[in-house]
Amino acid sequence: MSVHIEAKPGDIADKILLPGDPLRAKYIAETFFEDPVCYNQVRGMLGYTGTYNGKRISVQGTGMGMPSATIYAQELIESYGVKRLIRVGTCGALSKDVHVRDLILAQGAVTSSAMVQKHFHDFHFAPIADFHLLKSAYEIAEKQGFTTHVGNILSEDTFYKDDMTETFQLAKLGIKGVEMEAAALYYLGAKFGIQTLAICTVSDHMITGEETTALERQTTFDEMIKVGLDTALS
Ligand SMILES: O=P(O)(O)O[C@H]1O[C@H](CO)[C@@H](O)[C@H]1O
Ligand SMILES: O=c1cc[nH]c(=O)[nH]1
Repeated sequence: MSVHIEAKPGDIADKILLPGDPLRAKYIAETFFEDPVCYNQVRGMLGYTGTYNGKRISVQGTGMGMPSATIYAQELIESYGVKRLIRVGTCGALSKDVHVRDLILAQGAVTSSAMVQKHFHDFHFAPIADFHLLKSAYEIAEKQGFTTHVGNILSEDTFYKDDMTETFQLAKLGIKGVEMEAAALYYLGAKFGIQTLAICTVSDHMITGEETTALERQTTFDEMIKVGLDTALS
């Protein structure tokens, strides 16, 4: 038992998927796992363990934003020995080449967040994905024929921004999408020497205004989930 997770030692697999939305965690467990068991209901942040293709795996909701996500990720690593954490999230597209429902594998995550930058006076840490997970995810997605982009994303602390000028400046540097957790997850990966990757489905488009509904974000992003599960167990 940790501060925010009521599971007993051994209840959580060493490979885990991390959606922000706890109801996406429930959907993943109930749709894809054999024999799912719910190990966490504290704060409604649902977590489940089951098997997928005969192998043990867990899924844990993390909430929105880096402060919430890192609480769950750090407790999973330190209290439950999780070694491989794969975010399965949503993001807004920042490029015309990226479309709603495409997948983005976040090779790196730019951020101005204090969750990463507060640790340094003189440096700007570059949060990056685990190369082996990134390579596996790309190969799995390509084999399935899923439309997949690989590159930098932006991890923001603010969902509703007053001024998008700098966000679109970053888009000109090839940033493909914006979300709110990957950079801090990658920082924890580096800090604890464990494997982290963020896979995002584009849920809305910041240039065209196209968007998906909350129910679609909760229950229909199966391509990302399949890539996440196969990568976790690769
Ligand atoms: O759909 P999830 O995984 O929550 O991810 C994205 O959606 C939330 C904002 O709506 C933020 O958490 C952002 O990163
Ligand atoms: O953080 C996020 C997630 C999805 N879409 C956005 O525009 N921002």
